[in-house]
Order: sequence, then structure tokens, then C-alpha cells
Amino acid sequence: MKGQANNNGAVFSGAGNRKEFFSCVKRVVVKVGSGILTEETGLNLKMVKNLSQQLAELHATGREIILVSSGAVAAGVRKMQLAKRPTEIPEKQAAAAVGQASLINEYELAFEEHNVKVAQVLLTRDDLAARRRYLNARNALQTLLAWKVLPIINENDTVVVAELKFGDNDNLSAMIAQLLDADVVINLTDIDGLYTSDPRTCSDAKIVPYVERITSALEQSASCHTGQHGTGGMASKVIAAKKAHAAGIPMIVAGGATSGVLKKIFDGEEVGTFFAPKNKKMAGKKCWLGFAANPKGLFMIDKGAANALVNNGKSLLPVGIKAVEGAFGVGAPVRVVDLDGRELGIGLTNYSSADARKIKGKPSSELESILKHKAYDEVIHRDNLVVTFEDQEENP
Ligand SMILES: Nc1ncnc2c1ncn2[C@@H]1O[C@H](COP(=O)(O)OP(=O)(O)O)[C@@H](O)[C@H]1O
Ligand SMILES: N[C@@H](CCC(=O)OP(=O)(O)O)C(=O)O
Repeated sequence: MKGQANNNGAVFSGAGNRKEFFSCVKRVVVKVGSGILTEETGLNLKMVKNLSQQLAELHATGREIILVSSGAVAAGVRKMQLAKRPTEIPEKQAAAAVGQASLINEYELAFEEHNVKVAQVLLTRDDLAARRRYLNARNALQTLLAWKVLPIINENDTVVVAELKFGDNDNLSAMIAQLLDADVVINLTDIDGLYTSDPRTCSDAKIVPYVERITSALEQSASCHTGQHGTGGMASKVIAAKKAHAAGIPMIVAGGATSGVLKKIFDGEEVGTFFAPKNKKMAGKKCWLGFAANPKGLFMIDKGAANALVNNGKSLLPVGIKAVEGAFGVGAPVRVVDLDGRELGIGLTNYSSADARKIKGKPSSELESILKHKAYDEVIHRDNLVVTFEDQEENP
């Protein structure tokens, strides 16, 4: 049996055991996409009310719910009666500001009907990249949950610049689940799950009810074609599922418009696509390092070192480093890639980029004579390394 308990006690023990798993789920991140939240005239108020009611029912069972809601840009576009979604960044950002106000206002009104208090949290990638700010965000969100308030999160689209974007809310919801050690991510979209290929272009596509591991073939089957208002399509959901999987958190992609979808999911019905988690939970600090930290440079390593890191749980020694890129100091997060450029992991470096360039390819016994000092044998110690590479078809 493949199962494991997390902090909140939810145990996933394999396909076919959804009911058992969901009966133990305590903390859940629900992500809702733009497509189902908007209609011709603006926000789809019926949908906002319907989802709020379902979420309030879940909240009343004592579960902790974090809502990641898209829809600000789409709502702003409609409110400003723009002919189409703007392509210019200032207009898109202005539309997000207009739309976010309507979005949170409608949620607040809808949740008030059920006596649930909500809070608006707008984040940029930068807020989670710095370790201290990551912990700040976690403390604030945990306080809201302790107060029984339901946080409604979106990317702070109005101020964020391209290189600091989460990219899409699928990704953001997986990172929030890691930040808060949630039991599950439920991604509600305009289609009832992952199909064998994009049903918009392939009429004989079939739904995939269960994904044990995300292979590159599966990634390729999920295209980045979106609905009218979406960002990232199914591709970004699969990438998000991969991040959640690596942290030991399952994710469900399901149709948000399916009647009573959340109840069905919590009753253990086989709706949507269930992405299984890895059978070992990743520690909070490693989640930050692997998925939120902003790498400042890169180590390219040889085959032997790649094998030692990925398959044998070893630290990175200077002898295996072939190239160093970037300018960084001691303690910075650095990406580790193999000779083909595939990311193997991210770690906190014991040596600056300048020193790493001097010692690359050298045995640890020579470090002292080269640098005139030697703090560590390892360039990245195992305890400060997150292996993100997971490809069952081909090991490095
Ligand atoms: N393999 C696939 N299975 C299901 N949907 C897919 C697939 N590939 C692409 N898609 C598209 O992804 C869309 C959902 O993504 P998106 O529009 O970004 O939704 P959201 O706004 O909910 O994030 C679907 O409408 C569908 O056309
Ligand atoms: N932050 C943006 C949504 C970005 C996004 O990922 O959209 P979607 O693919 O619809 O979940 C907004 O509120 O419009």
C-alpha cells in the first residue's frame, strides 16, 4: 500500500481510495479559473454564489479552506467594456485592478450569506522567493485560518512585472499548498479533467481519471491552449500537479460547473482527474528551496555527480562540477543541471560563484591549497539540496 500521513492526518493510499482519503482532509486549497467565473456581461455571479455556497458548506464541516481565485482581468475587461483582452501590459494591469475589486466584493457578499468571513491576499512571486517573506506570508495565512477566515488569494497582477510573475494561478495554488502544508489542491476549471489530448482539437480524446506519475508523454498531451479567458491551459495545471506531487500533495482537476462538484469530490466520487502525490512528504524548508526560492546561478555537473545526487542521496562535491554560471554569494540558492541542461535540483551553496569557479572539477582534498581556506568539502550539502528531477523513463 502506498500511503503516508501528513501533518493534518490525511492519508492517500492509492487509486480507488478517494473516499477514505477525503474523509481525513482537513486543509484544502481550491483554485478556480477565469473561464467558469466570467460570462459575456462580466462576472458570472451565479457561479460566484454557487461556488461560495459549496465552499461555505465545506467550511462548516470544520475544514480549513484557502481559495485561489482567478478572474480579475476577465472581470475588468467586461466591466470596462473593452472589445477584447488587452495585450498591452499597462492595460492588462489596469483591468486586473478594476476586476479584482468586483471579484472580492462579490465573494464577500456571497460568503456573508453563509456567515463566512473572507480576506483578500494578493501576492507576487517575490513575496515567496525571499525566505523571510515566505514565512511572513505563511504566518499571516495561518492566523486567518485560526480565525476561521477564508483567505481569497490572487496574483497581484497590477504591480507585478513579467519576471516576477507566478505565471498562472495553477502554479500559485500549488505553491500555496506547499506553503501551508495543505492536504490537497482542487483545481476547478472549464473542463471536467485532463484528457488524453486537448478535446478542443481532438474529438476522440478520453478523460484520464487517475495519474500516478507525471511522465513527459503526459505533459505533452496537455496543451497550453486555453479557454477564452484562461492562462496556461491544461499544461500549466499538469506542471502545478507535478509541483504538488513532488511535495507529497495530491491534486484534482475537475469541472467547476459540474453540479455540487465539491460535495462529489469529498464524497469520494470519481470526478475529474486525481493526480497522486509522491509517497513522501517534503519538509517545509525544502518546499521553499525547491519551488519558491529564486536561483541566483547554476552548477552544471557531470554524469557521476548527477547519479550521486539523484539516485544515491549524496551531496554535491566540487569534483563533479563542470561549469558555474551567474554571480552569487555563499548561501545563495543555485540550480543544479546535468550536461544536457536538465534541472536536477536546487541547493544552497557553501561557496560563492568566484570560489566555485576556482574549485570546479577539483577533489575536495585540494580546496584548501586552491582557496587558502576550506569551509566545507561539499559545494552543496545534501541537507540543503532539493532534488526536483523525477523522470522514470530515463535516469541521469
Ligand atoms: N489534454 C487536455 N485535457 C483537457 N483540457 C485541455 C487539454 N489540453 C488543453 N486543454 C485546454 O485547457 C483548458 C483549460 O485551461 P484554462 O483555459 O487555462 O482554464 P482556467 O481558466 O480554468 O485555468 C480547457 O478548456 C482545454 O481546452
Ligand atoms: N491573476 C489572473 C488570472 C491568471 C490565471 O492563471 O488565470 P486562469 O488560467 O484562468 O486561472 C486574473 O485574476 O485575471
